[in-house]
Amino acid sequence: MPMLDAVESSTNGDSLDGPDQSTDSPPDARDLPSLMLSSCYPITLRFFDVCYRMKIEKRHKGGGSSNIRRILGHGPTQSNQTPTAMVQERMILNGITGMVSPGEILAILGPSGSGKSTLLNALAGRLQGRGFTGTVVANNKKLSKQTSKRTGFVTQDDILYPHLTVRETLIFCSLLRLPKSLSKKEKTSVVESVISELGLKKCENTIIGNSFIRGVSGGERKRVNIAHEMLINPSLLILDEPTSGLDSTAAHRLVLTLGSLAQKGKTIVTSMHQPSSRVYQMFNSVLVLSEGRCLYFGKGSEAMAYFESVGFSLSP
Ligand SMILES: Nc1ncnc2c1ncn2[C@@H]1O[C@H](COP(=O)(O)OP(=O)(O)OP(=O)(O)O)[C@@H](O)[C@H]1O
Repeated sequence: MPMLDAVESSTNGDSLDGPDQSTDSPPDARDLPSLMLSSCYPITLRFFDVCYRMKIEKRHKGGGSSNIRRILGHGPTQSNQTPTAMVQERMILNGITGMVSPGEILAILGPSGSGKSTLLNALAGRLQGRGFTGTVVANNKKLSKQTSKRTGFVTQDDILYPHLTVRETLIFCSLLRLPKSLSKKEKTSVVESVISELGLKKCENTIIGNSFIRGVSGGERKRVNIAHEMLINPSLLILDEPTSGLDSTAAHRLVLTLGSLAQKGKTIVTSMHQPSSRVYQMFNSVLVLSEGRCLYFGKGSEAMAYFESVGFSLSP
């Protein structure tokens, strides 16, 4: 289990794939949850020439409408229909290279459909199959089970139970995800720490809700999603559009929270659609994608100068 692994590595000094974070004395059991949340195993993520090709079915003109006719029962059946689709290969990611270190936030920027989510999946080791090529390494070693146990992935679409409160949601999750070796009291204590870390104290007893039942706000909902992943005390936190649907103040607050997580030694990679300038300033590095290609990778503060140097001056 990730948290125990982190603690184990800090007690016996056995480094699996990163620098030794050992302490001389074993942790006091009473402090275990807070220790788990404060200490984390540093991960430096590097990726080289990441490519992803996908076979996509292209329909001929009229293919779509014949499908609709078939669904409605007015068209040819599977057995007597003429083929209306051909398979084409599409390059979703094309030679993406970059890195992010502990304590840093790397932002993946780009328009819709540019490949941000696909790249995040590749970095989390979730892209498998023949279409994927390139190298992704954590602390100079190939992604392993240990690394994925230390990786938290916050997806764009959350799946939360609308009738549970924030607290119940996290307790339920902690009972399922935390190691059996922790007592229920310790798991609850981890939840307490995560609730305060993510600023969820004032809404801890509010239900999550959905489009039919009023519950927490959009920003709080995003925080619950992050809290969900924070329970396992990840070293690498990957977030897909965590600020989508938030106003600029809520987005800024959320990125401030990500900044404070980074300061505790976590490695953070997040995709973002249209960051405001004050949010942008908080990124240590940015990777700008367009149609699966990298337009820029480097310090956020140097991106403007770079684009100007290649003839694309940006308006304020
Ligand atoms: N399973 C799939 N089948 C077909 N096309 C796909 C699939 N997955 C991704 N794509 C295509 O790959 C491209 C990149 O998708 P991706 O979701 O990575 O983009 P994105 O930058 O995250 O977009 P958004 O900001 O809208 O979430 C898109 O054009 C998308 O249509």
